[in-house]
Amino acid sequence: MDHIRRAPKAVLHDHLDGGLRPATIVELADAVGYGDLPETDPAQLAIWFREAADSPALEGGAGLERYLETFAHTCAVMQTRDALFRVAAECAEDLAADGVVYAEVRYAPEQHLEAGLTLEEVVEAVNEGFREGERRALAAGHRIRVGALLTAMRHAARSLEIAELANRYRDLGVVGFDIAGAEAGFPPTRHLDAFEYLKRENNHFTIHAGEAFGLPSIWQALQWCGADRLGHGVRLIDDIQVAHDGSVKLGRLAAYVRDKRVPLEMCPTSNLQTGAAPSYAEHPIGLLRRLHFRVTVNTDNRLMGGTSMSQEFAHLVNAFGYTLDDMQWFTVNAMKSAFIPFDERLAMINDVIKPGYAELKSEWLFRQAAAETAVASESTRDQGVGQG
Ligand SMILES: O=c1[nH]cnc2c1ncn2[C@@H]1O[C@H](CO)[C@@H](O)[C@H]1O
Ligand SMILES: [Zn+2]
Repeated sequence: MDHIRRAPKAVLHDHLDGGLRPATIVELADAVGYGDLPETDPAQLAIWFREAADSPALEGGAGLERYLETFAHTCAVMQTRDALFRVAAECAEDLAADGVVYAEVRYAPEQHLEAGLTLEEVVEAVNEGFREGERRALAAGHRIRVGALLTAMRHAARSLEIAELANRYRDLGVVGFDIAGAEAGFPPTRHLDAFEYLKRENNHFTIHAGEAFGLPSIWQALQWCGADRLGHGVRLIDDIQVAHDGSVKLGRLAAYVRDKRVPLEMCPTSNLQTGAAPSYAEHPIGLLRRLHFRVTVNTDNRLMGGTSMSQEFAHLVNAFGYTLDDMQWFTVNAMKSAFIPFDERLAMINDVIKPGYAELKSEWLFRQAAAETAVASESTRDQGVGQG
């Protein structure tokens, strides 16, 4: 686990309001007089979130809806400038301590207006919090770069406004746009005006699609809305047939996604919790990685999943026997798919990610060589050779 934590990682899909420290929730609730927390002991609260978000057996997208109910409590304590600043700073610190070097963290500004903040004030508080978190991480010996993605909620009607907000704060800490929330009944085409606006502005966006709902949602996200990346996209396997002899046939949509190198933001633990995948070993990521889709590994919601990037990778290492080379592949995929400029992505890959993995692999090599020498000299001793 230690080498997984030390390996440089990049996360493209992590929700700010799904990653608070439990102790911070308790303190913020106290400070703002929010009395509806289900637990007031941080350790108990952490367990509550994990269990409440765990509804894999519910059918027809209901697992996702139950999962999303837990966000009422985190959003409730994220309504002031200070709270947003603190949560964002701690988010950057926690990701950095876990070995994340690049993160795109998303949240829905429209969910943080209850105490009178404006959309702009929300965005500025979070951006300043990320900058503070980057500084604190650096002081603790970790380097991380964090960009914000502004999310619009699929069931609401503010997506164009939020897209305009993302455009206004472009190059000022916001790197793109997203839509999230319950999938069934809220197709991405409801927000076509927002996506068309962003395209006219040459801006970037990703869409939560193919999580609780099937191929039509992925198809719309790509072919009607023009998404640059897909949030989850696990249902894409419905368009892939694996025969008994192991041969694979891709449908038109799956082939398009692979041919066009559309990045898939996969979040294994979250998918188990909402019922989008049955187990780590059966998670579509195994097949999609084998077929060379542009797959990335992500946390989605660290609080609800009780997870981290290292934890997600540890699950995949257990399930699929992935090595440091696989981890590097996923990480380079993520960095290639990031919404920051090309030259900056390339620099992260060449100057941070590849050297980081090279260092870990060389450590492993020397340890391996030392272990082999030790075994060889032991057996030499046992045979009485070299003692005369
Ligand atoms: O996996 C997910 N699928 C769809 N929506 C989600 C997921 N995780 C979080 N959110 C939604 O995104 C909002 C902004 O961060 C959260 O408040 C939650 O409602
Ligand atoms: Zn998500």
